[in-house]
Order: sequence, then C-alpha cells, then structure tokens
Amino acid sequence: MINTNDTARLLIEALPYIRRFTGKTIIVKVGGLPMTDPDRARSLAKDVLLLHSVGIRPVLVHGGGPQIDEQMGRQGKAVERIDGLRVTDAEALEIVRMVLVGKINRELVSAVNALEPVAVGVAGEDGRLLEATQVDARLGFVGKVGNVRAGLLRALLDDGLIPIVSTVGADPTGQPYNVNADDAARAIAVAMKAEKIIYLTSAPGLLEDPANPASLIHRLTAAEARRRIADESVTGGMIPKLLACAEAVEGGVGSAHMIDGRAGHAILVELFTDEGVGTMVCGESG
Ligand SMILES: Nc1ncnc2c1ncn2[C@@H]1O[C@H](COP(=O)(O)OP(=O)(O)O)[C@@H](O)[C@H]1O
Ligand SMILES: CC(=O)N[C@@H](CCC(=O)OP(=O)(O)O)C(=O)O
Repeated sequence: MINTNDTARLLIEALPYIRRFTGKTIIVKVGGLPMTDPDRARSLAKDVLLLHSVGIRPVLVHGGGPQIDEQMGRQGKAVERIDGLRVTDAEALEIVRMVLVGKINRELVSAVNALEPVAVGVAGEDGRLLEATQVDARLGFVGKVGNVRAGLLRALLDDGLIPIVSTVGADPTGQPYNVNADDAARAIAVAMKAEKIIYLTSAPGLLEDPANPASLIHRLTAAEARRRIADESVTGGMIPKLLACAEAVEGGVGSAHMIDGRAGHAILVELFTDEGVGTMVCGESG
C-alpha cells in the first residue's frame, strides 16, 4: 500500500530541485557494466525522459567496455589495456565502432523512443562532435578528446530532443579514434558548461575501502580527488572516473557525481532528494 505521507513528502522535497535544474544541462554517462541487463536500459530511459519532461536538458553519453571485450573474444582477438585504455588496432577499432555505435547506441535510442520518440543517436565522429588526437602510438587508434562541437548537441536540445552519444571521436582527416567514455563525457560537460555530470557506474560511488560498500565517501573536493589518485587509494577504472570528475569541476561544471548504475532510478534520488546517493565531487567552495 502506498504511504501517502511518504509519497507527498518525496514530491514536496523534489520540487525545489526540479525548479533549480529546469533549463540546465545535465550530462549522464553510463558505463558498459551497468548496461549488461536490458531492464536497466529501460529504467535509465525512464529516468532520462523524466528529466527531459521537467525541462532539464539531458545528454546521455555511453561506454561499453565489457561488451567490446566480449565481441573481441568472440572474434578470437586478445584484449590488452595499458593504464586502463584499450590497445586498439584497425581491426579492434572496427569492433569498437560496431559495438558502441551499431549496438549499444541503438539499444539506448530504442529504449527511450519506445516511451517517447525524442532520442537521437550521435557518434562522436559525426559532424566532428568529438575531435580526437592520438594518445600514444603504443595504443594505436586511441584518441584524447580536444575540441567538442557543443553547438550540435545544443541544437538537438533546443529542438526538444535528447542526444545519446557514443564516444568514437575523429581527427580532422576523418580518421576515427576510440576514446575513453568517462573522459569524453567530461569533455562534453565542460564544453556545454553543464550544471552537473553524473557517472552511473558499477560501484556505490567512491569507497574509502573498495572491499567495503559501507565506506562510501559522500562528498569531496576536486583537490581531494586528485590527492586520492596520487596516493594510489583508488585503482582500476575508478582512476579515470575520479580524474574526469576532478577535471569536470575544475573546468567549470557545477558538480560531478558517481552513483550506482545498478540500483534502480539512482539518478532521480541523487538529483531530487535531500540525501542523494553516491559520491559528489565539487569545487573548493561547493
Ligand atoms: N576506491 C574505490 N571505490 C569504488 N570503486 C573502486 C575503487 N577503487 C577501484 N574501484 C573499482 O572501479 C570500478 C569502477 O570503474 P569501471 O568498472 O571502469 O566503471 P564503469 O562501471 O563505469 O565501467 C568499480 O567496479 C571498482 O571495482
Ligand atoms: C580507449 C578505451 O579504452 N576506450 C573504451 C571505450 C568504451 C568505454 O569507455 O566503456 P566503459 O565506460 O564501459 O568503460 C574501450 O575501448 O573500452
């Protein structure tokens, strides 16, 4: 049975947040791991549409690392990473584009459009949305994002559409590059002067002790985030994510959030309730 008091309290609590974020751009980045279950795509689609319905301007950016690993395995190709970045030869690049642009992007676009046909899938290589330059010859076709053509995303948002971005960039000659999705989302958030960037990940947020989900750090500054990276208290995929959060905030984004993409409707709880979930990275005064 619905407890009307609790429901009413939630709605009342949400209202000032909705007012505060109306008209603001919010970047939501979803990693590949939280997306391995189709129910999560549907739940994410509902959340993003709810933001859109209350006048927020959401941009959804997705990864797909585990799905690329899987496809490479199927094609008998060894997976190799250096400092968390995939070594990407011409054949791997084709697989990356097939999985990110051809499969995951389409699945997310379909999940939104099944509810309301407002999603538009764009790859970073389209219209030079994400300009990329090679990171390191050892990594092959792996790019770092330079210029972001924010106007393309703004035009879609102005038209009442929701851009869903796959993070394959291209250099000025049109050569595609595989780009880390956390970093691409950060570059988009900075270029769009976003109010917030939200990383949906496969951990509850930043943990003091990665083996203990109860050791969640609720809030830290960009400078503290950098200290934690330097003293090696974070490892693996959390390093680029935390760095991206720090760089986003330093680049002018209001705040960066890391929340559990496996939990249902975590975006709504983080945005519209007093408690929030996950970890927030903010500026010194935030
Ligand atoms: N201090 C930490 N707090 C939380 N997660 C951590 C920490 N250190 C390492 N990790 C690891 O980082 C992972 C999140 O990064 P990653 O898997 O790349 O994200 P995504 O889910 O976005 O693909 C977590 O699943 C966890 O295993
Ligand atoms: C250069 C590089 O490593 N690119 C990533 C792009 C996908 C990604 O970042 O996916 P997640 O968000 O799921 O990690 C890769 O090939 O796996």
